[in-house]
Amino acid sequence: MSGSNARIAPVEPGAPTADAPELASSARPRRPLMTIRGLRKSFDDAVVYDDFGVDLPLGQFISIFGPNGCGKSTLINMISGLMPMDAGEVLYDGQRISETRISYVFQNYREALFPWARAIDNIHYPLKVMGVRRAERKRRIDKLLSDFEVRIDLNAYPYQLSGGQQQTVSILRALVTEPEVLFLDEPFSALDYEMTIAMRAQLQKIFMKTKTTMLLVSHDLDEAIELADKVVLLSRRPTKVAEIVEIDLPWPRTLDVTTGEPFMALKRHCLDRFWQEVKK
Ligand SMILES: Nc1ncnc2c1ncn2[C@@H]1O[C@H](COP(=O)(O)OP(=O)(O)OP(=O)(O)O)[C@@H](O)[C@H]1O
Repeated sequence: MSGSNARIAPVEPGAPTADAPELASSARPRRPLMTIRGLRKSFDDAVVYDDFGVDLPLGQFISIFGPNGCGKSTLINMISGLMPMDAGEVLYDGQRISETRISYVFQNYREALFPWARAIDNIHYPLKVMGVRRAERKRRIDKLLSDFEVRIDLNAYPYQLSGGQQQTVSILRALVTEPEVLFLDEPFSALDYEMTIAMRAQLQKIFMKTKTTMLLVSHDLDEAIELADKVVLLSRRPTKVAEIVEIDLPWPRTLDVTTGEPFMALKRHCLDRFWQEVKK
């Protein structure tokens, strides 16, 4: 690997990542981890995961990238609790998913938003379900909107907004509960290029401000690298972690960063590894 900014940590299934060995011996504060152990999942005869395991640090932006159909969406659906696993355990800093505040942003924002509710009411919805009073809801939402300088007519209905605006509303709705972990399954893949670039910048801003743990599934390697502290490269099925690639690039990921030599070296490395997996 030629990129000076890349630290590559191969990971055996179930083994600790590069972050974990430091924990036992180091005097530095313990870094909380998301721990996945013994995960199994099959659909009919197709074994997608068989004793899959990995530790990932919380508070980081993690991208998941791998061959088509290797189980990227299945993975985040299982670890977010949307889909049952056949076996295995997922802990967030020792807590089960039911004890962890999570949110999910879906690829298909058109189906994710309530079409009969104005954008602002879509954002209020999760807080309403949580029983938060109106004044407190308004306070939290006003803060969210000012933090992220949202310039959308929130009195509009979803169909009156552009795709990017609708996905922004979905992300705001996901953030309003102040999740500890935010799952994003190809959130920008239905948007045009210009909107995608703008939304990546917005998501970066949100991450830098909140440091919410983000787990992003992306088909776009540039996007996976641009947004991440770590890219988890998955193998073909039965799926294992092929490698965890440290994206040790400065934030924010400006045009200079995303067109610079260290970025290109990381991309070359990830692509090499990806093709090795695809050809297996
Ligand atoms: N509900 C389901 N029922 C049956 N098979 C499923 C189901 N969900 C996923 N699969 C299968 O499991 C495998 C992994 O699917 P998944 O969508 O997680 O992969 P992916 O890596 O996200 O795919 P892609 O790269 O195409 O987005 C695929 O072969 C898929 O057909």
